[in-house]
Amino acid sequence: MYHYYCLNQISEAGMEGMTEQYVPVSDPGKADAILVRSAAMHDMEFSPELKAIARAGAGVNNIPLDKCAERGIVVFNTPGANANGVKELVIAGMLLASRDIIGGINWVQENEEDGNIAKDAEKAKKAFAGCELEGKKLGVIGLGAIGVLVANAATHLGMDVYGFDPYVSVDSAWRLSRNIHHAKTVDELYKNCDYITIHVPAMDSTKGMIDKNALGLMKKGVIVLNFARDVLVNEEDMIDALESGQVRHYVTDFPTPVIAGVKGAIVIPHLGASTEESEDNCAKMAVRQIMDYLEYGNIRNSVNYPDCDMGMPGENKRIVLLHYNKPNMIGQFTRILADDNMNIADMANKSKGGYAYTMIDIDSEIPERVADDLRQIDGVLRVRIVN
Ligand SMILES: NC(=O)C1=CN([C@@H]2O[C@H](COP(=O)(O)OP(=O)(O)OC[C@H]3O[C@@H](n4cnc5c(N)ncnc54)[C@H](O)[C@@H]3O)[C@@H](O)[C@H]2O)C=CC1
Ligand SMILES: O=C(O)C(=O)COP(=O)(O)O
Repeated sequence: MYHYYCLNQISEAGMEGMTEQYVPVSDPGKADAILVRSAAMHDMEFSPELKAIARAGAGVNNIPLDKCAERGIVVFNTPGANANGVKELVIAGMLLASRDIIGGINWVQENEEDGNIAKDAEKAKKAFAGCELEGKKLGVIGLGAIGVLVANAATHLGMDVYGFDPYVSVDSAWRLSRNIHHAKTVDELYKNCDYITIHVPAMDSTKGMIDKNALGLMKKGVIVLNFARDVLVNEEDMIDALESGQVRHYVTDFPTPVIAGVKGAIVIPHLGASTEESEDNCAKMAVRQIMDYLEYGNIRNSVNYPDCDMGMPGENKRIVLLHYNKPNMIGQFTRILADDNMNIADMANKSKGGYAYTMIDIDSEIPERVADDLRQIDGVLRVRIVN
């Protein structure tokens, strides 16, 4: 029996994938796994029961990844599962910033009682005229799951697209249309583009990257879109740039008390991933990953531990160890198993930064006392016999 707790509402389509072995609990302190979307977890206490957290979504800046790793809690996310939802809203954001659709719709609402509205609209509409996307230059910062989709879609709208991502993955590079220009520096992108959209994670290295200096390099009247995280943009600098006309519109998916209501800012209440399809995709992936980890110890799409997958253990018994990535760990594990005359049928060891994960299949029962001996090893953070 496994206990889980949902910190945010998670799509039913995902939860349906859980077998009867999974039971919801009302106290997160009793959960083996927590499912979450954007709820902030930094101040949460984690009980020793907690083995995994699944973020049904991409951004994990709401989760204390190192604190979790230290406690042997594996954190998962669902890469790409909501990317199409975000891509479509980014395209909508570019259109909303290019033509005064919002102003026009508001005008119609304000004049709904006007019996002459059809004729008056023809006079009023010049106030809401705009420009087209075709032929304009779009800069995409961050060519991951979302950035690639945005860049490719924009080429189909006739935009001239520049991409910047110094750490682009091989997978993303394969998916990227060959029509996208490779910006070698972010400054090159800032200087050339009419629209700039950011799709990077919120990290120390990216926080505040769109600041006074970056904005100063951009073309006058640029449109900036932020569907990634509020902290990537220095909002005070953005307000100055909107006031001076340096930025024509700032489209953001992240309302804050500072930016909400600012003239020129088009603020959306974090709707990027709020589509039926994205919510279902994320939930299904999160649930699958949690179940595979709890039941078989397999790790796929973790953000604080390495991915490591040995499939099903079959007739064997499996023990998994979360530990520091340092010398002589495997030697110590195998020595303890050998002392107990245990035969290793299969084994995998992977590391990610300072942490590592070892899966060992044994062709006999694994006594709890062996797990206890392994727990005593300096640098071991958690040991689980998974079947
Ligand atoms: N508005 C919404 O509802 C949503 C927002 N997001 C946000 O969007 C972000 C990106 O999502 P995905 O594309 O799915 O993530 P991803 O991990 O697939 O892509 C991120 C890309 O950013 C690149 N990158 C990192 N630092 C960079 C830098 N300094 N300059 C240029 N590129 C850099 C990485 O190499 C990677 O290719 C998430 O971290 C999350 O914060 C994600 C999903 C929904
Ligand atoms: O996946 C992400 O990073 C998102 O920002 C989506 O957040 P949400 O699941 O809609 O709370």
